[in-house]
Amino acid sequence: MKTVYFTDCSGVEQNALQSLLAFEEQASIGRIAVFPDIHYCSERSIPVGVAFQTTSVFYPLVTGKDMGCGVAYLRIARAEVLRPFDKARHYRAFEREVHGMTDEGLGGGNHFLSLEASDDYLYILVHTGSRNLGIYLYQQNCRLLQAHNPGQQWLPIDVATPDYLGEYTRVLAYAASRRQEFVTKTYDFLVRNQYVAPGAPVFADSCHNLLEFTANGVIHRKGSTQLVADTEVVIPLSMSRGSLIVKPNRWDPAVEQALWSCAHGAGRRYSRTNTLKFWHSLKKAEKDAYRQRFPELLNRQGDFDSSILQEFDFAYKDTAALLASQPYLIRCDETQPIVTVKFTGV
Ligand SMILES: Nc1nc2c(ncn2[C@@H]2O[C@H](COP(=O)(O)O)[C@@H](O)[C@H]2O)c(=O)[nH]1
Ligand SMILES: [Mn+2]
Repeated sequence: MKTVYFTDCSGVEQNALQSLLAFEEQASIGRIAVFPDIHYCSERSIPVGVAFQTTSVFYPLVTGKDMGCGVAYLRIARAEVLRPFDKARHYRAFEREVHGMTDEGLGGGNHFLSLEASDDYLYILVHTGSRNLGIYLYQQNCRLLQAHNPGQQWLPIDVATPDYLGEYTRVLAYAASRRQEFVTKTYDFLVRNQYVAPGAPVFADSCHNLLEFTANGVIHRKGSTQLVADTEVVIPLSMSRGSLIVKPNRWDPAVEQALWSCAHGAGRRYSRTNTLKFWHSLKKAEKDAYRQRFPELLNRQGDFDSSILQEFDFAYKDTAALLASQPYLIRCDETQPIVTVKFTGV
């Protein structure tokens, strides 16, 4: 069986299955792994929430422009936390600080930086990618396709020369270094404002948009998180639901079938437009519950901007089955959101 589903196949949208089918028919594509956050992307492109393997060719454009996108955490022991984050007093200063932390910002859409907490830890989480460097490499890839295989989406593997692989690695490293910069500067903010005592926080990073060039071929991950033995990764769920922290069970044979990958999030349930329609269909009391929970995100009119509405939990799929459908994952921790910064879209 070429495609392995780590999700209930009957729940996958028809248009996502349709685009998947077109890729399944390509002889150059080997194993395909489908994760619970699978959702339609565009007609000519493989859905988000998928990993696949090739040997003699590679698909340089499948991950879109944000190659290297991923999620990092900085984990702080509860004992080092001095007091709860004071949203009423510090949200604006925190938001301003996050916006100025790096040259290129978090990026739009559902990129975010958040403080989230579990029973034992406070986490600084960041979801961001390679920004302009990713766009530059995407354009280079378009030129390579034009030169070597016009009208097609794949390139022969020998186009991935050492120079090409060097450039690719540079883009991934840039995205990872940006995540590290965000969490380190956020930690400095928390120490400076006496939220946490200086200590020894633990850093972990993961990537969910990348081509991994290996001796046995290329693993393409489009919105599916790369797993590394004994290393924790974040599966962010939503701004109102928090995140799961998991790691692979390296002894479970399913981890190979999953191409050492897993879901990179809950996955969108509604398009951005349909999310707004859903919001407008809610009762006043239901809307007020969100207003009370996220007062810092209200605009001057006392409402949420549409970009914020598109990020509430109803926009995303249910996550109850996430671990059951990916049994090779070990649940390490689960967090609740404290505060989230989004939309720096520089
Ligand atoms: N903890 C949070 N999780 C979030 C937030 N916004 C989105 N999400 C989840 O992240 C994935 C990432 O998706 P990508 O396709 O843009 O890479 C998404 O599926 C959601 O489940 C948030 O603010 N906090
Ligand atoms: Mn991403």
